[in-house]
Amino acid sequence: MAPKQQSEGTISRQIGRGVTDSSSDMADKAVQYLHDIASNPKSEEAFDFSALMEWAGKRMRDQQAPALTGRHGPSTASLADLQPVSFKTLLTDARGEEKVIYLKIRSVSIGNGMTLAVQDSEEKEGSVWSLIEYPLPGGPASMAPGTFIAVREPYYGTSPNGQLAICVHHPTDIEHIFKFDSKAMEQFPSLRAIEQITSPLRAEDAAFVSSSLMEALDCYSEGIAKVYKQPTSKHIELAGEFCALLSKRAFTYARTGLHNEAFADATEALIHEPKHQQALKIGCSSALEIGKYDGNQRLSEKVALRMQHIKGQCDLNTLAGKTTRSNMVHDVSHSIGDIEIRESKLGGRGVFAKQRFVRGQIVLWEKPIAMSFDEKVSSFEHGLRNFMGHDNGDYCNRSSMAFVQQLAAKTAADPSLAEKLFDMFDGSQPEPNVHGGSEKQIFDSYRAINIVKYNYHNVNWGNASINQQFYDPNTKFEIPKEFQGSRGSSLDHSLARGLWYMNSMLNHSCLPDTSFTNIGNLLIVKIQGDIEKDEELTTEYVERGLPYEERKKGLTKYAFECCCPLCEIEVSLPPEAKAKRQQMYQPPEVELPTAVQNRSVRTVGLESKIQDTLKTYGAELKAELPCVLMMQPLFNLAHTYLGPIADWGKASPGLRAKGHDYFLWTLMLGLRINLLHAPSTPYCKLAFSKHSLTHAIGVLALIGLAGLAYISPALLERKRAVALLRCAKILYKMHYTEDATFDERSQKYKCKSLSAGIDAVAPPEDWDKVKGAPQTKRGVGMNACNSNVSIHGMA
Ligand SMILES: C[S@@+](CC[C@H](N)C(=O)[O-])C[C@H]1O[C@@H](n2cnc3c(N)ncnc32)[C@H](O)[C@@H]1O
Repeated sequence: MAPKQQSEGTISRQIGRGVTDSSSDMADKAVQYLHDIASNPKSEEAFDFSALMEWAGKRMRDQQAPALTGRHGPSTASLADLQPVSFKTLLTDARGEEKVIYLKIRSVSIGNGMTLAVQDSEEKEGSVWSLIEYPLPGGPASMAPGTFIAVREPYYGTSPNGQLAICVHHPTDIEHIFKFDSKAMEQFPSLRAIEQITSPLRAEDAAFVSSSLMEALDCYSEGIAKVYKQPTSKHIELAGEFCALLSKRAFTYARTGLHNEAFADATEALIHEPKHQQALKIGCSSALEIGKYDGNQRLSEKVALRMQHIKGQCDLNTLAGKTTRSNMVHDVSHSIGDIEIRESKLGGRGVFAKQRFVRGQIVLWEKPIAMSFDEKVSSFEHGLRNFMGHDNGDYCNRSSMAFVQQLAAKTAADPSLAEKLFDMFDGSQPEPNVHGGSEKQIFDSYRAINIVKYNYHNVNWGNASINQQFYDPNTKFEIPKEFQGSRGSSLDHSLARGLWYMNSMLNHSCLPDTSFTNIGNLLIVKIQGDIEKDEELTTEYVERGLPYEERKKGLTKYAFECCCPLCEIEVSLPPEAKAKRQQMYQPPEVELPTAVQNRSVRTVGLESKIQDTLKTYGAELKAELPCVLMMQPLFNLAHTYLGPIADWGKASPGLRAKGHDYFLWTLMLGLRINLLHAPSTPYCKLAFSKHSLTHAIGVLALIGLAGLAYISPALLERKRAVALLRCAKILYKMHYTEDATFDERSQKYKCKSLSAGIDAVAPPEDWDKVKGAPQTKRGVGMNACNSNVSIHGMA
């Protein structure tokens, strides 16, 4: 059995024993009252209920409430180890440690969590409030009237509406009771009766599983007939069982292609239990099959309502109309590169490279554990605030609650997700996985809230619009329509967030060596600077490019102080260097240094063109170091004009002029950056450090110059191309400490092949040959420009 989790905070447990304020008459009266109503419901009339509530409210405010006021962990005990209690006993022992209460559900209401009207084994009425709407797989439908549940180690306290109820904070504290639970049968003899009626049904489930569909149909029909034969007084008790049988038979019919029969069974089940999820699903699918969907208004409305409840607004008719085989989505599986989780010097665990990686390589391609979009879906804010004891941090808001709600539902359905979820950092580092190795995965809502706080990742919609082909069919509804293809959408993207397991292991650095993007619900992590084997991969928890103070502020919620090289240098910078750094953080409103401008032949309109380029490449560029990233868009623009031309020498003057412009701008930006980072400042050293982009610029600039020279009609200029390329190589070697040819390197890095690129085209002897011969057959063309992309992986 898993180690029992320690309860946090003060737990003043008992309504009876816990009343420490003996001077309070009301407390004694209240205890008496609670005992009285437990044994005699009529005594309610004789009691001043409002005075009790007032007293209870005051006690709660004074933090001395007789109910639980602190946090408590989820129960880790198995049902077999717990002692059954009734409401009556529970009233004198509010926590019910090592106890279990067996209950029968009378009705369910959703909103502000889920409230169940219940009856205990002594037929005493009471209620259960659950923070999470979906404590059991199958959602509220699995909580249908007539269902038996057990609440492990129940905590009897004040629910958010102020009433006394069993408060279930952790969804795994509620358990479904099946008819073969002997202890439950002792509590509820009627369970034994159900067991007797439905005993042959286990055979039919086995038959269904083994695909003996006809046999399964017979068994289900036999069970249904038995229920019909029961006296009406038993019907409520059997309702849950009956609906299950009907929907199982409906499913079996659907599997055998008998959609009319499936539809009839599903509809009957829905009459008894309008929210029965399985019946809704089968009813809807069989209705679609037999073309009854539009005709059956009632069913379609129900399905639409249910879908809305689960997923938010959606138009089923349109959806159904649009569905064809050709637009079915394809599943995309995870892909995790050669990386591993290990202890990190930065803090706790981190992700490490098991091999050498280079810029641009994708190391992680991961599906989320859950995503959350909508601020409005949850009516749980109140419940959460109550749950958190009004101590709501910035993460205690509607979307966090919706997130936790989702996590509870998803992990209930898939225990392997629960394992991953609770392996994530929950703020109590270096605490190991508390529930690791437990037979049953426990859902600790308090931990889940913290896990969301420390690990959620905003979705970066900017880079990739959602392509229907790419997202996971199991989670496709997680992406609402508004977010699909959302570039330029007016919606607040920060509402979209997700939890990705492997990604959550990445520690922060202000000089991160990875970057991320999203395609659909996939999170894609790319290498941003060359990484050696055993080096740690880092990401940014706060927007990069922010000044030191702002980064520091942003990191406070993660409860650590960053000591990355950038932070270390920045705290000790002299004022002039700080000013320069400040200048770097400015958005790139291009104001070229005069020296550069004077040398420029064509600077007219440069600013506006660069601004246009910025717009084209999105706001994300602005968050980067200014200008550095402008290199790539400009090179891309140059490619647009020059790329398709096999032989630059033959290019039209107009095209050459365009290419010329873009190369020139690229060079000027490179120069501007060099001017900006005067080599004497410590920051400059940093900028030229391994993970900086700046060092690439020199190489790019030289290649650009070579390209310019090569397309020049002047022979003298063309001759310079070889020398410039050699310089580019030398610079390249200096920065990458490698002597590989561009071609080898590009192949090693799995970049675009450069076989027709620089080395192939421009070994010195070849260049000698082309001297004075602009119409060479082996045009450098696009490859020469493109090489800058491949060589440095600046994808
Ligand atoms: C998303 S988790 C990262 C994985 C975590 N290290 C683990 O063991 O699960 C975030 C937490 O890791 C720690 N952390 C991340 N980056 C750090 C850094 N640069 N320095 C110190 N601690 C860091 C902080 O405790 C932070 O709240």
